[in-house]
Amino acid sequence: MTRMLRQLRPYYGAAVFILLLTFLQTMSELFLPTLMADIVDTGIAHGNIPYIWRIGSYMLLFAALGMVCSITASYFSARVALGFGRDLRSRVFSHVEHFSLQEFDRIGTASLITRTTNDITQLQQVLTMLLRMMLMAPLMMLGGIIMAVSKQAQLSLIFIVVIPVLGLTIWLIGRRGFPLFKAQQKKLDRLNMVIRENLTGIRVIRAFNRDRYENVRFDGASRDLADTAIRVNKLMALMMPMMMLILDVSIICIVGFGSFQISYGNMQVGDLMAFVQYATQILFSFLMLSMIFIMIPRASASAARVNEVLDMQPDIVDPVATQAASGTVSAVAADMNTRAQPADQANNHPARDVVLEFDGVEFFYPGAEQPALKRISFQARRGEVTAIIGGTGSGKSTLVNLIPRFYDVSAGAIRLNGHDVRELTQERLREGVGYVPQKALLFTGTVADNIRYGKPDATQEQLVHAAQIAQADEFISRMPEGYNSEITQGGSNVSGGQKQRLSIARALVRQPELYIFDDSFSALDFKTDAKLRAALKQETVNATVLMVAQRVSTVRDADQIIVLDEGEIAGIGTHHELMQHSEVYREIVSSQLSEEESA
Ligand SMILES: Nc1ncnc2c1ncn2[C@@H]1O[C@H](COP(=O)(O)OP(=O)(O)OP(=O)(O)O)[C@@H](O)[C@H]1O
Repeated sequence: MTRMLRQLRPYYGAAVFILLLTFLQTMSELFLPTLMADIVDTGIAHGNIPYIWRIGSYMLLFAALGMVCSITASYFSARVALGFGRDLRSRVFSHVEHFSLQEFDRIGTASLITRTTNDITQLQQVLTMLLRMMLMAPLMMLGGIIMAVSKQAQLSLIFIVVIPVLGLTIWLIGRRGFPLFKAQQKKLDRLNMVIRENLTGIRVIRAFNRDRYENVRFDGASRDLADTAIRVNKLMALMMPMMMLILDVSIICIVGFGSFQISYGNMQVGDLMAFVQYATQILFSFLMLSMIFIMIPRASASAARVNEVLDMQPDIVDPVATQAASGTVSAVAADMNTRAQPADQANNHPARDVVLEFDGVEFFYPGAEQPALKRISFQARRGEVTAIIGGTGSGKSTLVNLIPRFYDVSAGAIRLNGHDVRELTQERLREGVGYVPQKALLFTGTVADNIRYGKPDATQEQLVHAAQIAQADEFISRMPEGYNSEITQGGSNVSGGQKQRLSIARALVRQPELYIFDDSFSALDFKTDAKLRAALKQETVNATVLMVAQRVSTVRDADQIIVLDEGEIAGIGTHHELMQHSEVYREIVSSQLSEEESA
């Protein structure tokens, strides 16, 4: 919580101003009962009408001052709290943007959303309260006690009994409430997760007739949250009547003992009235203080959740020193040439640039006992297509995800133009890569916006060119507004194959030097797949292409094919080489092609 308050630095000036206004408001409120006592004891008791008018107008003046201060302070505290919330939210968001996929796996997307929205809103609300009450409560309490003692010291002894009773009640309520606040936030996380899964998986839910099951699941999560929230609110609702009861009993005692004091001539009626008001102010300020002590643990629970996100250091970071290879794929290409020569010769390949090199790569997912990849070594050259084929779960996507550093290797190294990818800054590394994910993902916006995502300054010609190669231009032109047609959330108004082609166009428009297609042709029919690969060949003569595929027809023309089996390379070579030497490849081929085709 203290760390959170440090975020308030830009608002220190406004906070001091709020505290000043609160001070003035408190002072004017503390002064009012004394003025009222004067009116009663001096003005009314002696029938001094001008005195009543004079003191009455002072009262009006102080009341007006208090009100203006209160309104202004509320306005500024709302501004400060909202500004604080906005700053914190953008800090969390930009921090999360640097997370690698491992951190997302660890916290979970639903929880990240609750922490960025609801938890920060909680902190915002508490801050508004704190700014208003932090000074007012102790000041009002102290001032109220001083004024009450000055009116009648003996009668003030009543507070020695009342305040501990009040304190104990609030402590008991707070002690029960705190674990509930924490649980409430967790249950909100869960509800968010269920909603997310339901909304994104609506088609599967419908297809499998699981609506009722999902309704029950949602209802369970919602009820669970509601039950906890009701328990929290019941506790909080108990607080007010308890406070009022204690306050009323105290007033009865004050009036009772006070009337004795009046009858003995130790006190005047006006003073007793003022005393009652001071007692109310003292007890209410105590209530305010206790609210602060209850709200702070609640906010602390939220602050801890937000801090957990902010403290989480991404596993994948940029190199610290400027030793970081400064170039993109192309900029470091010259350097690579000399390094690559021996390897080229060793492999008897024509001396083409080795752009990408896997060198004894091993990779474990966090917490996994078995490596998802082991002993992976190969080279991919400029102007060549390297295809990766293998059964499901053989590690194809894992392999390509290591190149843009979505995850870092556990052992070995991946080199891009001779530089270990961990030596490049992530931005530079990814600048030179055109990545097409396995699951095509589009954003809300127009078709053009989506393609331009790959290169924000792309011209219309470049967009159309990319779309033509991706075999997307034809269907885009048939859309009512062509390139300006809107794509709905998640790309639900285009087909799976169209989505894939648009995400291919998005990668093509960047004209990167290394293309990664992660099973990106799977939703295309054979004809479109073939047309796309033919067009791609022309486009990528100077680029390096890494293509994950399930279909042999997609990979058979590749310059080299890597066969993956249970995370290991089971064969590497051209289609013909593999047909002769790789049993695993032959099995894949025979399961897909007729003998004639496979020859
Ligand atoms: N985020 C993850 N956390 C833990 N294990 C994972 C994760 N992603 C994949 N795996 C595991 O790693 C192995 C390789 O998965 P990967 O997705 O790379 O396979 P693939 O060859 O691309 O499969 P497919 O063709 O079905 O897409 C699998 O056993 C999978 O269970």
